[in-house]
Amino acid sequence: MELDLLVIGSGPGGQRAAIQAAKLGKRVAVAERRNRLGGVSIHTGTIPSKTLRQATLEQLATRPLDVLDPNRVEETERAAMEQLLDRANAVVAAETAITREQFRRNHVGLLPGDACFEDDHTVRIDGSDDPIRAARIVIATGTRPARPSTVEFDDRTIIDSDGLLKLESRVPRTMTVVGAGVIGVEYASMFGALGTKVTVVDQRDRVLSFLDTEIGEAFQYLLRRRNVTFRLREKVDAVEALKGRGARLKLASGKEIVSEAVLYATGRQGDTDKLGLGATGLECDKRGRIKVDSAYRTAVPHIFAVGDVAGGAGLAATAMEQGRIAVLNAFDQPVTQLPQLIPYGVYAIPELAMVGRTEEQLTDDAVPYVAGMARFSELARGVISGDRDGILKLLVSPEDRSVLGVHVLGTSATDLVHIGQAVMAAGAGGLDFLVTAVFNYPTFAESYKVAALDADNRIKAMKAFGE
Ligand SMILES: Cc1cc2nc3c(=O)[nH]c(=O)nc-3n(C[C@H](O)[C@H](O)[C@H](O)COP(=O)(O)OP(=O)(O)OC[C@H]3O[C@@H](n4cnc5c(N)ncnc54)[C@H](O)[C@@H]3O)c2cc1C
Ligand SMILES: NC(=O)c1ccc[n+]([C@@H]2O[C@H](COP(=O)([O-])OP(=O)(O)OC[C@H]3O[C@@H](n4cnc5c(N)ncnc54)[C@H](O)[C@@H]3O)[C@@H](O)[C@H]2O)c1
Repeated sequence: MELDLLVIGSGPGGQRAAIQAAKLGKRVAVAERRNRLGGVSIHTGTIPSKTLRQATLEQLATRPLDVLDPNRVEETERAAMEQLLDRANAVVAAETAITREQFRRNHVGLLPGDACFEDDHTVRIDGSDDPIRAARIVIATGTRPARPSTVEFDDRTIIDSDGLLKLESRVPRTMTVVGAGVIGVEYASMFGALGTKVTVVDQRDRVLSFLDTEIGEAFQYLLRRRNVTFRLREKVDAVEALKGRGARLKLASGKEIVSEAVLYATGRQGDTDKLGLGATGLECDKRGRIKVDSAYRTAVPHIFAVGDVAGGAGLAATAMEQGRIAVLNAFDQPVTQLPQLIPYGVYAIPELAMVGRTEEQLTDDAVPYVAGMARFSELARGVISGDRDGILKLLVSPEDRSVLGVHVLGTSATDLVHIGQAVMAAGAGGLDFLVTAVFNYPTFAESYKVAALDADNRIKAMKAFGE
């Protein structure tokens, strides 16, 4: 088979790459492992984890009172876990079907099976005798959980984020999460909310160190209130499954933690080891990542790499845009670069989101700023919805009144952040837009107006003081 473009991997990066090529009228196909159409994102990552979160929130809202009956706890917890996973499976199936249909109507061919390079233009698909020759190739093979060689994963007691989706037993009563990155924290907060006593272990001294410190501290406090304990600056020495149920974690500090389940979330490894990269002359680093330039071109000019396998933000949203940009570059089309302003969302309970710089980064960069705060406890929408813990913080330049950073903790944070992103993109005077705009009432979006007025008042007070 001869193609203009072969894409390897059908996650967000591969999907957008293939569809962009189809829109340019190119002959394009996507190679994907069997039963994995849609990638990590649909099968084990973004989509199932966000569905589990949504199902958890709904379970909490409707939890029957008999969960308090000690004789029925086990039964209720088993049913709860089943419901969570059933919901995730249903959404995974629906999203897979949507992806298949998008490929079909855009005439993107599907090549089921593992792809392996034979040379820099030829790829063999496992189970097929027909080698695929392509003028250009996009590698979008993503990542898999990094599994320390000393840990024996069993998909039952000692699991990673893939194994979590196969749990058949009930909601565990105790869980240790190793790794306080985004995956660890999202799942820790979810199980904590369900009533599991969760211990989070991380070698770093901060949880999600990219967060603004004030927001990060408020977040950690809220998690502690919901059954989560943090053991930071702690390294795991060993983990062993116990006879019967549970596992024991030994920390370098000498402490031991025993729990029913251990979730490892200590980062991810580029999925490149079986790709036969050697046949192309390309290499990957020790984390399996492929080096690319700003056009997502590898050292072999007609081979591109996008998404998690090319390193970078590790987000579905950036993978999609990289896929589109890479293909525009591959076919010499006009193209812009990935924007500087990327929003981050953490779908924990409670939700977190940010765009732009933190107070600490602005201080390090010697950029003067003023902070304006809105507390959801004083917003009508917060009181109506029962979210009195939420915060929206704006960091504003007192000089040109541009918004430099937006940090949100609480309901709808991952949606709300985009208002800030748009205002930041507008540049100087963004604060004035927020001060003078009229927002729907009652909404969480009104928090922008409240925080902007707060920042404006502080700037005025500062100036009045100096007069
Ligand atoms: C638990 C979890 C939660 C997440 N939550 C979020 C979130 O809320 N928001 C967000 O933006 N991001 C989230 N992410 C990250 C997001 O899923 C990834 O950034 C995104 O999936 C990367 O897309 P990708 O295109 O690089 O490829 P992937 O989605 O990783 O897919 C790559 C595909 O390539 C296939 N493949 C690999 N090798 C071969 C081969 N040799 N032949 C054929 N096919 C091959 C794989 O089977 C896989 O299907 C989460 C990740 C995890 C693990
Ligand atoms: N909402 C989202 O956008 C979202 C959600 C989930 C995942 N993701 C992406 O998925 C990727 C992987 O996430 P992750 O959380 O697995 O990785 P990560 O690299 O972000 O975090 C891993 C954490 O594990 C800790 N760690 C590593 N080894 C340890 C050890 N032996 N003992 C104790 N602590 C240890 C590290 O210090 C780090 O804090 C990231 O790129 C992330 O952006 C995004």
